[in-house]
Amino acid sequence: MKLLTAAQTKEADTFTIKEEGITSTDLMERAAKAFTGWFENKFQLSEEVYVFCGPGNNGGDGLVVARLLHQRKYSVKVFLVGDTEKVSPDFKINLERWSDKLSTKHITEVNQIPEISQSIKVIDALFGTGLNRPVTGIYADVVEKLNASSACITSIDMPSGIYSDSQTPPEGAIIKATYTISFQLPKLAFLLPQHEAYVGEWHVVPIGLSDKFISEVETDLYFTTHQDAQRILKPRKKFSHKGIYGHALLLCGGFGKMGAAVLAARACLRSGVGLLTLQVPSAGYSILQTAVPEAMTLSDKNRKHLSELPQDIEKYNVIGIGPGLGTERVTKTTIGQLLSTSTHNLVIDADAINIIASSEKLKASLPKNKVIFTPHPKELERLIGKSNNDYDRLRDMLEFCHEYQCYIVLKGNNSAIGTPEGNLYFNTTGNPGMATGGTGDVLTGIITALVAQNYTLEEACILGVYVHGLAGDLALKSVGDIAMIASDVTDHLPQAFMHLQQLS
Ligand SMILES: NC(=O)C1=CN([C@@H]2O[C@H](COP(=O)(O)OP(=O)(O)OC[C@H]3O[C@@H](n4cnc5c(N)ncnc54)[C@H](O)[C@@H]3O)[C@@H](O)[C@H]2O)[C@@H](O)CC1
Ligand SMILES: Nc1ncnc2c1ncn2[C@@H]1O[C@H](COP(=O)(O)OP(=O)(O)O)[C@@H](O)[C@H]1O
Ligand SMILES: [K+]
Repeated sequence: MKLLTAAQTKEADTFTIKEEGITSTDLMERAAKAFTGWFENKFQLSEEVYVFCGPGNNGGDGLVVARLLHQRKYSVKVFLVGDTEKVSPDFKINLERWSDKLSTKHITEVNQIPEISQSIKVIDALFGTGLNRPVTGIYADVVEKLNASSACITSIDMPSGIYSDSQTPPEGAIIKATYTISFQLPKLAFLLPQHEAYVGEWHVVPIGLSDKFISEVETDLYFTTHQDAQRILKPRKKFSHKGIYGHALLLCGGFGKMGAAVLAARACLRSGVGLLTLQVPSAGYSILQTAVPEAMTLSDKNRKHLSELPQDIEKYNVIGIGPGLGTERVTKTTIGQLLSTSTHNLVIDADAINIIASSEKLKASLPKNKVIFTPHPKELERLIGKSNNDYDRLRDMLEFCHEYQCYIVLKGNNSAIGTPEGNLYFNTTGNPGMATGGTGDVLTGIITALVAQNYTLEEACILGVYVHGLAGDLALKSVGDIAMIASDVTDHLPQAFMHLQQLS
């Protein structure tokens, strides 16, 4: 599914209005109804509601929401913040519709800001996607007072003060919302770790923006829905055999870290690979043979570290490399050999990323359109350097993808996938229970298995990250977030794939 910028959202509004022959106030009414539907489900009629409105259409939404909640018998107070002479036309219309119902209070000075007790349910309708400069002055005073209260704040469309698709300047005040209810589609800003404290728990409510516009508009930003993942997943053929589903090679594990190889191998097998071979340092040979009987195991001549490539390497159709490897010189040399000689698709994780990051020569020998990197933020920083903020980091990541014609899966909540063409796909599954050692190794195994099965590198990243998070979400239901370990994620892969196949 596409993510739209603020400008595209505006175009979508205009297109929808024209296509349906409605007015912009009709669309505002629809948006406010969608918000109110969510609000009514969440908060009881007995709640006291304060709505803070800014001068634009976000404030207009706030006025309509106030009217609808008042009609439903909530106790509602409306506060108009700032200069109400310069308001948007739809705001004006709705102010007239509201004013005969109940009086509104104006806030132009700090002493007019009301006391906000903990029990008040605040609706933040100060600014939405039209914010074009940092929030200062009386608006900032209101934002600060709301943030300092312990009231529950629900933001309409956006937490006021945050830019929807670029870095907010540091001098601007930003609402710290408990909930953010966005219209039609999530905003890029919601998916970035730096905004967690502002966006809170976000939900999207449909407002019937034109499907035609959304399907035709050009974008390089996407988020993965369940249907997107289902569309990618391929059925297994009746007369198929293991040779059809690929032969993967995993180069993982080191002395004291053979578990990483076990985790990657088990996840790879649980993700549909036809055949799996691992090569591990000789100290790990019997561990792998015992822990993962379904996989074939080769023993490296070195007892502790990866030091050589398998002799008949051509027979594999993908190589997953990195988890548990360590960064010994001998391993670095072996990775150098792999990069300069291999014609394989490569899934590169963990220490293999760290090794490549440390050498411009290795970076220069990366084969084009063959590599998926799966770094966590620290590994990404080693690979591409430090970035000032989440927006710059995504830009820098895409520049790297373009320069080296590779894919990068930046792991975290809403893992972000960058492609050589400059597209970004955000994941929508996963939970903080997965913030535990070894879950990344599981992801390496999954993506390696998908590449083995002839999914394109882009498909393998999108589906792999989605199903990994989905397995984590299913694990959450049985073990919770505190006790979750990486094996729980693998143990729920069967259910996750079946869920995508609509078999469970
Ligand atoms: N028909 C439509 O266009 C629809 C718009 N919708 C709502 O409209 C919002 C966007 O509305 P607008 O484009 O009017 O924008 P906003 O309501 O976000 O704010 C823009 C207004 O605030 C002023 N402004 C911007 N930054 C400021 C700052 N830092 N300090 C003081 N004033 C500032 C601008 O000059 C402008 O008057 C969406 O977020 C959504 O809530 C929804 O009603 C759906 C339909
Ligand atoms: N808070 C979170 N929400 C969702 N997913 C998470 C969260 N924390 C971690 N994960 C997922 O767990 C995995 C952790 O990978 P990584 O940091 O490489 O761990 P390790 O190296 O220990 O295996 C990633 O796929 C990441 O997306
Ligand atoms: K808002």
